[in-house]
Amino acid sequence: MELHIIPFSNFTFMASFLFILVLFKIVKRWRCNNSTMNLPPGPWTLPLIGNIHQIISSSLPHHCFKNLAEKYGPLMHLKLGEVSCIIVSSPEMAKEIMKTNDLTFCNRPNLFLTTILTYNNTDIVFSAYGEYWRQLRKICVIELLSAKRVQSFRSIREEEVSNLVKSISASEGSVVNLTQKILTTTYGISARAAFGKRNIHQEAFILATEKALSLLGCVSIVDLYPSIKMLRRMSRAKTKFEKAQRDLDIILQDIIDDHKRSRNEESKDEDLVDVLLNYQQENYHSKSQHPLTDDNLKAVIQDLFTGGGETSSGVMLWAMSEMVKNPKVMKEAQAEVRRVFDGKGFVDETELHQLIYLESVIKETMRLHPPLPLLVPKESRERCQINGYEIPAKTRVMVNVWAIGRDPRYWVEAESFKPERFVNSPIDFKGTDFEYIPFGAGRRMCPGIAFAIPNVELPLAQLLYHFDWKLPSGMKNEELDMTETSGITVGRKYDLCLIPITRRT
Ligand code: HEM
Repeated sequence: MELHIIPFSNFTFMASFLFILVLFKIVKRWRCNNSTMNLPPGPWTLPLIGNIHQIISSSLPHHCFKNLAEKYGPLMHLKLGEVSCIIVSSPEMAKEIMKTNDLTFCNRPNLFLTTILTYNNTDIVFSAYGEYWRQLRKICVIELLSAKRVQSFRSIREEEVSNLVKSISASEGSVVNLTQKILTTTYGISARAAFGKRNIHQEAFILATEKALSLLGCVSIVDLYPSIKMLRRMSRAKTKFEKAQRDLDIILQDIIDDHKRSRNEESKDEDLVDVLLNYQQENYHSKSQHPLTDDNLKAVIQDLFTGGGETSSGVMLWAMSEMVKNPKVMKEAQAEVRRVFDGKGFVDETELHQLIYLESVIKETMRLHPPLPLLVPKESRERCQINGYEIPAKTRVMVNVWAIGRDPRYWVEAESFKPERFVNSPIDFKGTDFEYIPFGAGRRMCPGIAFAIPNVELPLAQLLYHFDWKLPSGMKNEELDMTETSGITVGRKYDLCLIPITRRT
């Protein structure tokens, strides 16, 4: 085959021409978007890049947004490339967005890299607001994550957590990597609830998911200049994402095919894939407007799996870290768990509701370390006014729940870990107290709370009941590193390694 090489002078001419064309397009669009609107206040912008330079130099977006909001206010406008963004940093403004104007802000932006990972945004988290999303959300709330369904997974949780305790006991007195152990447990629970019995896919799927999630931390330049379609073709991240997606897809299709083959086996317990397949069939026979394809099911399974694993393990690890740093809290939580379960001699789910102090430890952990510090980005569906300012259609909205949770105007000793503040307090994470919204609020609020809480509570209760905990090699409690990772979910940067001492009664 003959290879055509463009002569250098022609190539330079074409490249320069393209560059000028792109520049012209960006300037035109940028000028249009910044015309005479009364936008919320924000830092000064540079031509073409807007505020990108101000956030690129800072380590973590939620930290940077908090610092900027202290200067520009709780409803702040940023221009990131071509895209208008609003950063919300107070309970009052969060309520405006997620309650008063919820219908305007309940869309998700169409992001380049998530589109690849979520079968063209046909999952629940990233699908556009509309009939298709409503259908998925209904299945989720009524079928997949209902209190009854969550209760049906009780034996899975108890078995997986008991395996965690056994494996920690086996390393008694030596350093244990709690991060690895807790991740295995929470992903184990999610995988068994989603796919049924432990199977050959589980380990491979966990690895492929972790790889895909770590990639999701990147912001693609393509999403900052959506009008320049050429950037999509040139993206290097695209190749990595497509590879990660292909690996996940092979496993997910295998799981679905396995389930289709064994559907008529009588002894089989129903898992979440079975529920989805039943729905797919009923939906097909009723000639629904939105029949669910296998790809749609795979997108939903991915949501349930990642929703259940990464967030819950993050909360558990931050809770253990905070308790190690605050030994008085650890002592009080241990005393409560031991008082409630000593009569029985083991921890199970029946008495978890009596652990009032532990519940407050979990709430306090999510105040200081919400697993999604900026929630999931939203997008306005039409032009609207908030607090006297104009918000253009298709503005990206990020709610800085991390900053709201640490704001001394709403929390006494805001930076200290004090679970007592939640004991006997009416403040809850159900989406009505806007100073505390780790699960979001409004139409797009997390539907997985009932699934998440026992996933966190049971393992923590067991870790506190069976073990005392020490830091390795004479480290002092206050020296424990609390640095965060960057990404859509924010966990501990360094693995939590502790020494367990088995409690002997
Ligand atoms: C501690 C654990 C969890 C936390 C902190 C958490 C937090 C969140 C947050 C902040 C959102 C976005 C809300 C918004 O945009 O306003 C969300 C959405 C979502 N979560 Fe969770 N989540 C957790 C566990 C789970 C679990 C266990 C599942 C399912 C098994 C789940 C499934 C979902 C789904 C499907 C959505 C998308 C909802 C939509 O866009 O309509 N989450 N979650």
